[in-house]
Amino acid sequence: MTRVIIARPLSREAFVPFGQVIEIGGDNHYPINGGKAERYHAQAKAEAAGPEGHVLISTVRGTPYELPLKLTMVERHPFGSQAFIPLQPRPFLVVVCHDENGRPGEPHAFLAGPGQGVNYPINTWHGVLTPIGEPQDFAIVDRGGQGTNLEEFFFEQPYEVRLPES
Ligand SMILES: NC(=O)N[C@@H](O)C(=O)O
Ligand code: NI
Repeated sequence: MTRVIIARPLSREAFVPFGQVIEIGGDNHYPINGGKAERYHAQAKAEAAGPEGHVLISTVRGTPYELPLKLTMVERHPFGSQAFIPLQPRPFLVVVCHDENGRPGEPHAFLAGPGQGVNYPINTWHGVLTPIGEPQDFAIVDRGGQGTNLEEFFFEQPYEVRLPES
């Protein structure tokens, strides 16, 4: 029997147990450059640990996944955080799990709204980048360095991730 997960709208508050939402929002903002810009400060912290750990900024062009999403695996990065910041104002799927004694718990799915990105703190179980509908570009802020910074977990039974009823 396929286990179904329904994505819920991403919000800063709902995502607190898993990580941070990166968006034009939040209370920590102030004018810069003589008032010509408003800075939304410290949305998330980039973490880079382990041997020769350092922060990287990359870009990625993601291919959309079919919906409902067949979720067979989640991963985590033991040496660093990972942030995905969309370069087009389009929704994408975010899947995260709590850690339960070294294994991921039940997945939680969120639908990121236009302009919302996410940061997964170090060692947070998450689904891989999941654009939907059409190809989407993202900036990635994560960790470079030595050592294996990827741990994958394959579920015995896949989950089916669906969008909320519109
Ligand atoms: N490998 C990579 O850049 N991305 C994955 O870690 C991912 O979470 O999609
Ligand atoms: Ni990842």
